Amino acid sequence: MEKQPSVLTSLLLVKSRLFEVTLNRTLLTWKEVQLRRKKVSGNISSRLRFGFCLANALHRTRGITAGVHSVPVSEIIAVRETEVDKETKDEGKWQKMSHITTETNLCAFTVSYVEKTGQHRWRCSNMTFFCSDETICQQWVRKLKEQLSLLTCRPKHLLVYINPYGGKQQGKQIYEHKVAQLFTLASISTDVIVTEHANHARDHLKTQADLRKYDGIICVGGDGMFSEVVHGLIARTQSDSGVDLNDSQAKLAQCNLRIGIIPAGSTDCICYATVGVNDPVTSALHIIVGDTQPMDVCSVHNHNTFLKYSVSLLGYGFYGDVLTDSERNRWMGPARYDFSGFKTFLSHHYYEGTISFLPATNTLGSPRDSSRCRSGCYVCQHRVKDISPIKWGGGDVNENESEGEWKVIKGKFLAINAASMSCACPRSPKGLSPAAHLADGTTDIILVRKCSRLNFLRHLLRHTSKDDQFDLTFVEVYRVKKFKFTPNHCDSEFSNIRDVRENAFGQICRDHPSCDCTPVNSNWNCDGEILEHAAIEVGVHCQLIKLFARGIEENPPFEEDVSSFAV
Ligand SMILES: CCCCCCCCCCCCC/C=C/[C@@H](O)[C@H](COP(=O)(O)O)NC(=O)CCCCC
Ligand SMILES: Nc1ncnc2c1ncn2[C@@H]1O[C@H](COP(=O)(O)OP(=O)(O)O)[C@@H](O)[C@H]1O
Ligand SMILES: [Ca+2]
Repeated sequence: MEKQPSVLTSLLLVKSRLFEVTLNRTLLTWKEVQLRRKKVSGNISSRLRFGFCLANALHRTRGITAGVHSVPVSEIIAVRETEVDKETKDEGKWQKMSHITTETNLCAFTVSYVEKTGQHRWRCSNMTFFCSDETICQQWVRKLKEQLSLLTCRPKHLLVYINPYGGKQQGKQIYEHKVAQLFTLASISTDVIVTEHANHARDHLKTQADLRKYDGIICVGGDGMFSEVVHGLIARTQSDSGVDLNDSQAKLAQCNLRIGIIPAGSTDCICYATVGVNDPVTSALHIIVGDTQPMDVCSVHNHNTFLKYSVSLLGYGFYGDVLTDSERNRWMGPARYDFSGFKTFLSHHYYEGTISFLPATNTLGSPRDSSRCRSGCYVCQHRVKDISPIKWGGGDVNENESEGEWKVIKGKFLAINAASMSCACPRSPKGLSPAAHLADGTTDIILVRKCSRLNFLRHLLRHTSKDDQFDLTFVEVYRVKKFKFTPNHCDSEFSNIRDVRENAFGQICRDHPSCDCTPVNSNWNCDGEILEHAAIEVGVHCQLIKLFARGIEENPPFEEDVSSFAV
């Protein structure tokens, strides 16, 4: 077989202009060639002939180059030969092309590639290159396809779960109209399951799906749908590795299949915090190019019973109450959170309990850093290599040689939040803990102690501005590896919430069913799911799962002045 050169260069036409097009191992570049000699006019045929006659002369710099475009090979989606007739019919100015084509054997190929349109949004663009003859055209298509086939990180076969009821109930339409054709263009085959009930995706993954067939799992929906897929995949991986989920000290086996999120939910915080935007086309393109972003997962146990995993927010008090209330108003769609957020703010409930935690000592970052977790994050790459088996402190300060010292805080709290990532979302573009990291093996505990409504409002409002939400006397933040929460009133006293009534704000009053007084315990909001216990033990499992994402690139639009740890 004829050996192809490692760098391919040709003079090709794009629209009616002449370009020097080069493909090396990493880049496809096209530079417009502006000839100093007389203006090249006439129809396309004569321009091309003229261009090719000048090919040698160009190498002797008789031409100058302007308008350089380049695309990394890793961001090329597809390449295909293009029918010149069809292409040119679309271009009004080249109406007579079919005649010329027969004369000159003009043919063309089209490259589809990622175009970054700002604010982290990606689009699929097409560029058609016209060649003077078929051999050159075929050589280009062959070479480009060969380069793409070397990109082994790209998925070829995907399992897709669509939640038709997430967010504004547009999951199916979003997938069919915005994503499916991109997967087809990139030669990705799919098995699509539209879920029929809650936990359909989780249970299918856990027990039925033949995971050997797939290079990744895609969920179309919100954070709750992502959580289902995470639970299914982790459970399956642990059962394949013989790990007991109820053992809170067990080291979990890493999940190798990547998960992609096509955002179609209400908060879309995981997509937003890993890609920088909740846009279905952008996410589809990250999946196609085969990006990888590792992510921490918190395991949540009640004594030695497994409850849930969390990748974004574990929130007790304010965020727990918002979620509990919002579940009754699902019909409102994403607006339910604004409505319940307002009600919960007015109710101003505080909760008593004890939080014990193991501070993260061996990590490079801190929750008060001005730097952010970005693509290629230095902190995540230099994480503590391995999480030691989880050993729970006995309640009071527990000294453990290998782990360090547990810290214990008892008090009255409006909110106790554990953010394993920034939790940036459209409601709060910097998130609950702006300096949290996606894959550093830690979670940030944010304690908001009992304070006035006005002060709490100041704290909440700072999530939407550049002001520091932690710089308030009643707010504390700690970066931890493990934590444990014990409410002042034990769970079992209040475990059957069906026995209780609601007050005027729809809040559950558990100890005095007919009054408006403060409920003694809140619920944990675990990535949008309500936990059935208030007493929990949490451990962070560093980089347990992987996403089709690359972290947020460059400075985000809301914090242009912030320096980054990215290298
Ligand atoms: C007065 C202005 C107040 C602004 C405060 C804004 C702070 C918002 C931070 C939101 C963090 C969200 C973390 C993610 C939580 C999701 O897992 C969860 C479920 O999402 P989904 O499956 O898409 O429904 N979403 C929530 O719990 C919503 C919290 C909204 C609180 C207002
Ligand atoms: N077919 C279905 N019918 C009802 N609920 C479903 C279905 N598929 C998934 N779910 C559940 O819907 C919940 C919310 O889904 P999600 O996609 O996160 O939307 P949202 O962001 O609006 O909450 C998830 O907890 C998931 O378990
Ligand atoms: Ca983390």
